[in-house]
Amino acid sequence: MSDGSPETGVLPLLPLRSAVLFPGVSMPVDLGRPSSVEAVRQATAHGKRFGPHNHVIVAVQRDPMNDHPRLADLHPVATLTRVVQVLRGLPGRMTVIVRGIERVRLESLDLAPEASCDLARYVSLPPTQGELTMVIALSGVLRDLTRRHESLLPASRATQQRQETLKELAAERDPARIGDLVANLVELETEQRIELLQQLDPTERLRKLIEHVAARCNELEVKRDIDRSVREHLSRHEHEAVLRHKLRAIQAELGDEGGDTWLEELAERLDQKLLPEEAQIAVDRELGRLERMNPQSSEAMIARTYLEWIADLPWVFPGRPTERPEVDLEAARVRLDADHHGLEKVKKRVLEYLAVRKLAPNQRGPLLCFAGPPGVGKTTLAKSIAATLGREFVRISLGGVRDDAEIRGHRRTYVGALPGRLVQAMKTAGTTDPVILLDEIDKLSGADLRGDPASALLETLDPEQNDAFEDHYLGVPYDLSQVVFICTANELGAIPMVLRDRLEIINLSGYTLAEKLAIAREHLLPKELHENGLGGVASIEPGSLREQRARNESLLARSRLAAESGTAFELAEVLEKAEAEGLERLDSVLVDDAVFERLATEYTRESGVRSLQRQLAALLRDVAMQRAETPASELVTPQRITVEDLLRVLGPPRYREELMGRGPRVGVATGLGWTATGGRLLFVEVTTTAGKGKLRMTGRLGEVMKESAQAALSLVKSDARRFGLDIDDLDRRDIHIHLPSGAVPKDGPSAGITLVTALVSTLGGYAVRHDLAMTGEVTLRGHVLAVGGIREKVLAAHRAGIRDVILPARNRKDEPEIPEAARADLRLHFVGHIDEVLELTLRAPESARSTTASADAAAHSP
Ligand SMILES: Nc1ncnc2c1ncn2[C@@H]1O[C@H](COP(=O)(O)OP(=O)(O)OP(=O)(O)O)[C@@H](O)[C@H]1O
Repeated sequence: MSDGSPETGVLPLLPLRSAVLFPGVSMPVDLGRPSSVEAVRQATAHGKRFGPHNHVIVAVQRDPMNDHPRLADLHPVATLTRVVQVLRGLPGRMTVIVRGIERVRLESLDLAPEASCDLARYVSLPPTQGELTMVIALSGVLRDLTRRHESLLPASRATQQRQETLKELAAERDPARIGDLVANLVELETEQRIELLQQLDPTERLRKLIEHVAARCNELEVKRDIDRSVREHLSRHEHEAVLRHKLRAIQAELGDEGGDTWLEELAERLDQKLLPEEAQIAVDRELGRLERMNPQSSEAMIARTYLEWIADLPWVFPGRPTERPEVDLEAARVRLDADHHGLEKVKKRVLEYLAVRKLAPNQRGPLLCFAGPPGVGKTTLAKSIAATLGREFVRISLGGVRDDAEIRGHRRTYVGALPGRLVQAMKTAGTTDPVILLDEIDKLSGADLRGDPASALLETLDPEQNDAFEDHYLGVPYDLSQVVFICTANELGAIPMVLRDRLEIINLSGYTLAEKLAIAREHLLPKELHENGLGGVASIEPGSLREQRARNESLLARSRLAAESGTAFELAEVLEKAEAEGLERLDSVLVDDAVFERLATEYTRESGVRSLQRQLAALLRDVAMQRAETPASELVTPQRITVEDLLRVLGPPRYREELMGRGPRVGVATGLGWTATGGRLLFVEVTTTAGKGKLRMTGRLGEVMKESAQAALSLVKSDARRFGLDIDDLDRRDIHIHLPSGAVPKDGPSAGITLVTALVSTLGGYAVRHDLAMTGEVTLRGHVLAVGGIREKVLAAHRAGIRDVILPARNRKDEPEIPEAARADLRLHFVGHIDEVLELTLRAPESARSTTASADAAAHSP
């Protein structure tokens, strides 16, 4: 809400007869009305839905007996709510666990299209600023009162869940939120709760609540005194009998008739599972407890959720062999080739991996880790492996996981606790031996107060330990030993060392322009055509006729179907005519080659093809829109996408002129940097002003880069005479080094030779060639040392239209890694000393002055 205006939205409505849900509070709700069950279905269904996934509006009815409340029958302030969990219920009924997020105001109700529930239009309520000091003071009073209230409660009421809520209360920082937590904790009349929910002013809310809680405390004190004297008169036996009687009466009062049916169903489902011994013991214990509990209590809800998890999970039964189809290496090869263009080395390595699994299926193979920038095909490779092994595929994203509870789950002390991501993934897979992709293990945060997720993961991956993986929620060992784990990472350096030692790294670096064009045409285009309902045939290079015919046939069949429903009659006709004439090129959408090229060079800058795919999708959505809006009789097919469409649909190019300036310039040198998303040009600018020889550096430079700038300056000063510089002059000038794109952090030693070049250029007035780029660390004696990321850096230079690239001689071993296409267009210079660098890059002062000097003219040594 950047402009301060309130947010509005539309979500399925869940009216409650008398329960009140406060923000920040979780609560089980039993749903009986078909419209309520439908509202939850709409909110949790995949595919078409209203508003954010799993969200509903929970409102309180004015009259609990009203079965079909309209807007006027609901209290106006409602709760924006997330459905945390849906539990099985009797047919037509449903139990859900919901968690309140914030207060909203109801605006109107509408019947949902094609669904028998109401949609509520709501506006968010801007937080009302009660007077802050007052709110803080009141919330302090309320905290103390709540503690007193707890101490007055009989011990039997101090459940584990209450303890959890109290802990939450103690940790709550927002004083305005404290009221809502307490309102849920203390026994209040429904009217009082409604009044508290409707009250928007936090000061007023706290005042009211303090009154209620104080009154409750007085009542409890009186009651405690009476209870004490009564209990003294009852013998222990009598007391228990009374309690049991009370319990039965309460259960009869609360328990609905079908209450036992779900329990029987659950017990039946669990009975049919072959569970390992420890799990079986836990199940028997929880079932026994559940039978004795009031089914409406939150304890029962926790036990029931737990048993549902056990029933839903796939379990390895010790000693029972699992049958698996044999790995077909030829099929694997075909599949890998069909799914991935190029990547020959990687595919070969994957096939070797599969061959090992085929020869020794029960041997724990190496742990593969695909490393490389985003969008280079890591995920798709893992999917192909799962497919060839005939296993389910599940992906777990580890980005930003900081808490080891996310890996191992939460202890099941409170309603809404869940197992960790691994166990969740096993439920999704539904089999004991899926391929699990641990995505972005480099984004896993290290140890902190809440435990170390990396070591939890390590245990998961360790074949010695993972047959008895400990999830806090399950509380019994879980066998992960049949799972095939594959990892991905963007940056290897960021993987915790203990983890890295266990991985077999396969590098996937970026693609060349030619590779990108081939991937775009052969893989991304058909995929996106299909995604956007435009059939599956695109312009195809001659040569793959058999494939093309097969694809044509499927398109023909599909368009005939479409023609029958009268939507794309024209399309079908065109295609049929073309087929009759034996034409080979039958395309529903044609994309010009130039379009792909512009997309790859001017609209995206990346090592992989992720953005390229996104931009292509945008173009095709535009075509799909046009097609939907044009009557079938006027539709001209095949439709063509040209470069003109690029500007119209995607706007002006985002990355055009990458080179800095058009001719040689003084004080600017072009370096090559490496980032997780691929290589980059990295410009180093140096200027001087009158001063005392001070050095200033800007452009978000990291420590290592700052040090290497200082070293570069020392080198320049100590060799000043050899570089033709005036030593005395150096001490009368302040030097400013700047690396543009100030928002991007830069670090590492590999800009050493670029820094020296820019310094010598500025101080000596030499111009630097603008169509030459370089990378290399430099020592104080001027020796050029090897650096990393050669392939990506050279590819970046190639993309930007650079002609000459300077690389450290010690990196000559990396030359074979550089794609042929780039090597053909570029002149690579391998150098061992800074003098060679300056000879290649700098031009003498007199030619620098002539601004028309051709960039291609031979370089002069200073
Ligand atoms: N060599 C290739 N051949 C065909 N398609 C490819 C190739 N490389 C990538 N793609 C396609 O590019 C898209 C992005 O690939 P994918 O999701 O596998 O990337 P990723 O490396 O896993 O990225 P991230 O790290 O962001 O998850 C997919 O649609 C994929 O099919």
